[in-house]
Amino acid sequence: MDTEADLFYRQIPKVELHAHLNGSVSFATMEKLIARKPHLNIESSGTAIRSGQRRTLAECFEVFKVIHQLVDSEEDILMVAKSVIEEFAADGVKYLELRSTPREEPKTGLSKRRYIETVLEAIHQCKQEGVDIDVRFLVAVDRRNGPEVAMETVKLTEDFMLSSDGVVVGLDLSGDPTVGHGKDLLPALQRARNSGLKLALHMSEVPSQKEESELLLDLPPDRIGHGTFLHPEAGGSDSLVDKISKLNIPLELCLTSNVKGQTVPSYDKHHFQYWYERQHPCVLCTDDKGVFCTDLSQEYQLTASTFGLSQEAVWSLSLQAIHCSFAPEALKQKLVQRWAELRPHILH
Ligand SMILES: CNc1ncnc2c1ncn2[C@@H]1O[C@H](COP(=O)(O)O)[C@@H](O)[C@H]1O
Ligand SMILES: [Zn+2]
Repeated sequence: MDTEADLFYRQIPKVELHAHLNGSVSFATMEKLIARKPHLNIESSGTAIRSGQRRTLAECFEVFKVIHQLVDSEEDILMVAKSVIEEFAADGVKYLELRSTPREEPKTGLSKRRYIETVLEAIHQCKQEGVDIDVRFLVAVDRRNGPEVAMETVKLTEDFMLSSDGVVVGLDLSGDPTVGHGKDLLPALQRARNSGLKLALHMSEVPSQKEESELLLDLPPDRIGHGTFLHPEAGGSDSLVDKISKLNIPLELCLTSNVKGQTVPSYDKHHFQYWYERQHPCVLCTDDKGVFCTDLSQEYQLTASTFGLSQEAVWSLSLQAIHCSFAPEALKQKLVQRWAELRPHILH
């Protein structure tokens, strides 16, 4: 790849809105975790899907189970969260919304509350250390765990929304899309929405979720993750597209994740094209930069080269992402200002 072009994607200020903490762990950090837990006999080749490799989505979820074995104490979470934040900053990400599923680990005495506190501590330490990035946190509901756990997570998240100085801004719905049904989770999601939490929901990541997506759209969510099968050409429907367009709900699009997880056959067939042509707000994201061996600069570059975007168009995409974030208005204005200052140095 042309190095000057590489530099452009690295230099442009970026916003990352869809990053799962444990999926974002880099190779270097993974090696450290493996060294800390030799008895688990885990090889780093089992925790990432490298260039040219593909896995079914089901196999991707097996990878998360392995990573969760490696990240199961307060100490691990602190290290992983700090490294992930530093790596995003090093890639030119100026604003990051990180998401993670609080876990309880009896072996290490970890509670869900402590899990969240530890991620918040990592965010705090990065700020103290002057890492050039603003970070917000979305607490994740894993759909596999059912409605009671979802409700418990929402209540916990409400507490943190009030006590975290604005760092906890919302709720994510994720997990294996082939397990469970969104309708069972509606009461928890509704409650989260009523209490002022923003909702970023994975929707139609696999083809069988049309009915669920209709239901979730009635909430409605503030942002949609993937949305691979929402449009009619992919087996979705005009009514889904109309609702999303009318409400102008931004889509978080993760090209490498979808291609490596085989829900999209190739980069040029990615639904980015469908929504971008309709001038719908699209935000490029990494999903799991560790598992899928990517970073946000690479996602911007791949999208630009696949769909023939000019540098000007790429810049607009990254600027628009600020407005799709859950940052408070004052921070959005600060970021817009920052983009304006950087622009003459990067776009010639
Ligand atoms: C590939 N597409 C995807 N679709 C749905 N959920 C995904 C995902 N990638 C990651 N996750 C969700 O994020 C968790 C790992 O990070 P945390 O332990 O929460 O930090 C996974 O267990 C899954 O629930
Ligand atoms: Zn995701």
